[in-house]
Amino acid sequence: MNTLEIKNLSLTYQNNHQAIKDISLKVGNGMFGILGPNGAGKSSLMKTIVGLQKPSSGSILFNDIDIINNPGYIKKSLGFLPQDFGVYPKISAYNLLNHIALLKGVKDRVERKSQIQYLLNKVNLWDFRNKEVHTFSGGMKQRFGVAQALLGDPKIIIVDEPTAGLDPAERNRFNALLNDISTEVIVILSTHLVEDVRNLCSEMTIINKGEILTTGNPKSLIAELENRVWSKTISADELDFYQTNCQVISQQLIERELQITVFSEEQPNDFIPTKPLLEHVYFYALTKNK
Ligand SMILES: Nc1ncnc2c1ncn2[C@@H]1O[C@H](COP(=O)(O)OP(=O)(O)OP(=O)(O)O)[C@@H](O)[C@H]1O
Repeated sequence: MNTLEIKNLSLTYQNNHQAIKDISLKVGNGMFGILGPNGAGKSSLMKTIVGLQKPSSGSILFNDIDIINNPGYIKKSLGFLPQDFGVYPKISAYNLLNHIALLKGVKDRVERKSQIQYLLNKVNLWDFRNKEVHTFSGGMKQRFGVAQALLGDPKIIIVDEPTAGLDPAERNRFNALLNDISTEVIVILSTHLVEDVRNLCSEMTIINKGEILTTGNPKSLIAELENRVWSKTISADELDFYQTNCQVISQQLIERELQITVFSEEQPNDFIPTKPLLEHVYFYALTKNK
């Protein structure tokens, strides 16, 4: 079992913006979701874990080793799938993986060849091994990203907004692949897509403005809202009234009608009980933190 323990982590950028505020988390093998809106501090947290930037205070232990003072320790065990790779060099997928494997310290030629072959098959890109990555579709590029992240047999894999820009079929395939690899390693998934966390993660945290709002197992977090969310179809001009007088946690157009969902300990007049969803947990946490 691998463990990642983040203790009282804070990060203030040079312009005095505090992007991470006293975050503490304990993560084991499996898929851990970090959910938060744009600007919440997810990328700042990821970059600090992978050692691209140093925190202002706090500690991070990976398998009980302090990785802020020993960044080399996690780098050897790390696979990182960033939001965007930028520009790909004009070489084939196979040769690019070979190059990355060398950078990751897979020195033995036979070992490198066998890992690349295995991973290209695993991500369904073996038939495209001689094509240049910049010619790939969005989904193929993401799967290539997974293959490069898995080179060198990492114990912790960090993926930042991995399904952005994928069509639904590609997103499903990609999620199935993440699920498949997460049994024996830590996978940290940063996203603003509630559905991906619901479908994939056994543990999760919600962050906003650099702070943790809530942490737990998605099912238990949903269960905490049982009998506390209610919904009603309203007209658009009633929205202000409800926003002033109720704790509105979501509003949605359903078949062109506006439906609001509110949080309340008691059933409000004319509202119907609603089965809580992770989306409600997310928006409820965010409204409490406004
Ligand atoms: N290098 C930096 N210097 C100053 N401020 C920064 C820097 N990087 C990020 N920030 C600020 O820190 C806050 C958190 O940004 P971060 O990129 O970590 O959020 P995020 O949750 O990953 O958002 P997104 O989903 O949009 O990438 C934002 O207000 C951002 O403007």
